[in-house]
Amino acid sequence: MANPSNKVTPPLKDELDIVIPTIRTLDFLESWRPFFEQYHLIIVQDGDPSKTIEVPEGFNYELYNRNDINQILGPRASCISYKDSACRSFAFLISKKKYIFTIDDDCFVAKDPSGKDINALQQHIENLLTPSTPFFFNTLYDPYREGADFVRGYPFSLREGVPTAVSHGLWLNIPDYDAPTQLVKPRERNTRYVDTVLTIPKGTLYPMCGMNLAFNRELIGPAMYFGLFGEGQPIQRYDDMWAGWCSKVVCDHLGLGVKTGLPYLWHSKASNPFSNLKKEYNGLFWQEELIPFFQSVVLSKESTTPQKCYIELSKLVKDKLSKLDPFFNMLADAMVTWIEVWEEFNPSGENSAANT
Ligand SMILES: O=c1ccn([C@@H]2O[C@H](COP(=O)(O)OP(=O)(O)O[C@H]3O[C@@H](CO)[C@H](O)[C@H]3O)[C@@H](O)[C@H]2O)c(=O)[nH]1
Ligand SMILES: [Mn+2]
Repeated sequence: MANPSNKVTPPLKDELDIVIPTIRTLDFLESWRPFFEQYHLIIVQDGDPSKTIEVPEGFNYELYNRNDINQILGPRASCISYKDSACRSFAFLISKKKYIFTIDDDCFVAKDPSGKDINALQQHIENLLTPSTPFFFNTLYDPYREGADFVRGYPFSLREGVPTAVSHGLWLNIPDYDAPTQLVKPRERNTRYVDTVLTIPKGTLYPMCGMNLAFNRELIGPAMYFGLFGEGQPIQRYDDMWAGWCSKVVCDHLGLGVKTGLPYLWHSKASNPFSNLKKEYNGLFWQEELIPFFQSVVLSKESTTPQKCYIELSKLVKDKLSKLDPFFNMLADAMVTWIEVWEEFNPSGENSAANT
């Protein structure tokens, strides 16, 4: 649809916020200008709030630093991580849009095998606006894609699919490896472009990376809290993993879909594997306990909204994981605080799940 400036109005222009956590610079936005310029950005400036972050000309944005977060949330700002990419949760909270696309500041436009620039945002939107198939695997992959369909033997009763809550994109160049893998394979680069989008089956968890991620706030926003993994915590670089495990359990319970695959972007910077090892260290052990915990979670039928699911999940975290480390007791409390502030900023018209 053309508008007076003859620019084509991009899909979901007024229904989607682009969320960027940054402790560096926003120069990467130049690479995305053709694809992002007509959307609204919410920039969360982490680290020293007295530092000035330059936003390239021509972008429509809100920018929040730690002073803003503290001033807006008051004592409940304690649930927003400091000195960790999890600070992006604040933007998920205060956005007024139905959809979020979040991207890291070291991610650039990648090229597909034909050499064409990949509009990652457009692909995420397509992923979110087409159904998912978590209950029965389609062997020809995404059946809603041009030139594909459900294969013989696929039950017609399941072909309508379910609403898609999360779209998880991938990365060329620097893959999202943990520190041990980075240390063993420092020069490994991902050059493989796999042209597919898959629904992650119900009952299956996955390692959600926050650097190229989109989701429907109305369907799953309350469960996309990146937790408390920043400075002063015994574990870091598990913020997105935690949100991925929590949100997938909630999606499975509510009959919502999660997709992974296209779009790719170009991840330019490998973070320091030695500092990553220090950050991840406890996570490398704890995840062997956390995964069985999330695999065992059964939410009650009374949990009919993502808020209620998340509160129920926080109680299970407190009951079952506090013995692993007191950190999980504090995280469970932060999950409740998160829902309280979520309800305050996004009144659902229902009794707040935190008070039931
Ligand atoms: O203290 C901090 C550190 C970073 N950020 C911003 O968060 C993203 C990711 O930072 P970075 O690119 O250094 O991290 P990676 O090791 O490449 O990726 C990890 O970050 C998460 C994905 O987002 C996940 O834990 C890993 O994939 C950048 O925008 C930094 O500027 C921050 O705000 N505060
Ligand atoms: Mn990075």
